Amino acid sequence: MKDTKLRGLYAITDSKLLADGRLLPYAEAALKGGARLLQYRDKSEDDRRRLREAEALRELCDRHGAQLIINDDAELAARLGVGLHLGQEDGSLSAARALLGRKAIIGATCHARLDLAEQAIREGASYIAFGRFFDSNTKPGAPSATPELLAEARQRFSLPITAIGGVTLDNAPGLIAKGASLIAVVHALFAAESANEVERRAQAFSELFAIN
Ligand SMILES: Cc1ncc(COP(=O)(O)OP(=O)(O)O)c(N)n1
Ligand SMILES: Cc1nc(C(=O)O)sc1CCOP(=O)(O)O
Ligand SMILES: [Mg+2]
Repeated sequence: MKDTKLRGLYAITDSKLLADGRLLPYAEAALKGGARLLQYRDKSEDDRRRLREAEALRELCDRHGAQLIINDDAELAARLGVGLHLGQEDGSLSAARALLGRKAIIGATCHARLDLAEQAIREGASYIAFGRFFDSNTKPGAPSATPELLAEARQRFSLPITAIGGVTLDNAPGLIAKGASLIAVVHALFAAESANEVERRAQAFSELFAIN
């Protein structure tokens, strides 16, 4: 059965790191290591491949009791009956909520702005995401946020908070202590030599939530 509690490791795929046949084995390793959410983040325009890959990831998530989230693409999320993550330039959150229904997980990028979080909550977000907290290999130009912002957001909002951007095993405990319920990770999870290494890292990230 699926655990719908939004707390733990949130693994995000990367088309370059997971090229050459690594997408499915590395994603499965992250799930075996305890990732609770898996985001399919692929910026290409190859719709057929994206559908195929997202379907395969949905099956993996089902098998491991985790939730698949599609980045940017509300239609694909609706087609598969899975969750969605929207940034500020990715279309209306209210419209996505109407399309996907009240049970779907929908996340919203809020950068370092509490006003954007308030708006996302009003429009029906399931979680709010803040970042980037540290230097990011994947998205170096993302606006930056401070851990103090997390503490303020935690005080103000009761829904789950995701921290993203340059998160590693070393700096994640500080973000969890400040109130992050989900830790979203690309590079520190998937820039690995083997699927076994991804599983080991995912387990280590997941264990941080058992302690806190
Ligand atoms: C969990 C999570 N948080 C933030 C983002 C960034 O979304 P966005 O600002 O739309 O940027 P892209 O990822 O689309 O480049 C995210 N994807 N996931
Ligand atoms: C996709 C994304 N969004 C960010 C934001 O701040 O909104 S940071 C980011 C990249 C996260 O990858 P890594 O763990 O490799 O830094
Ligand atoms: Mg986006």
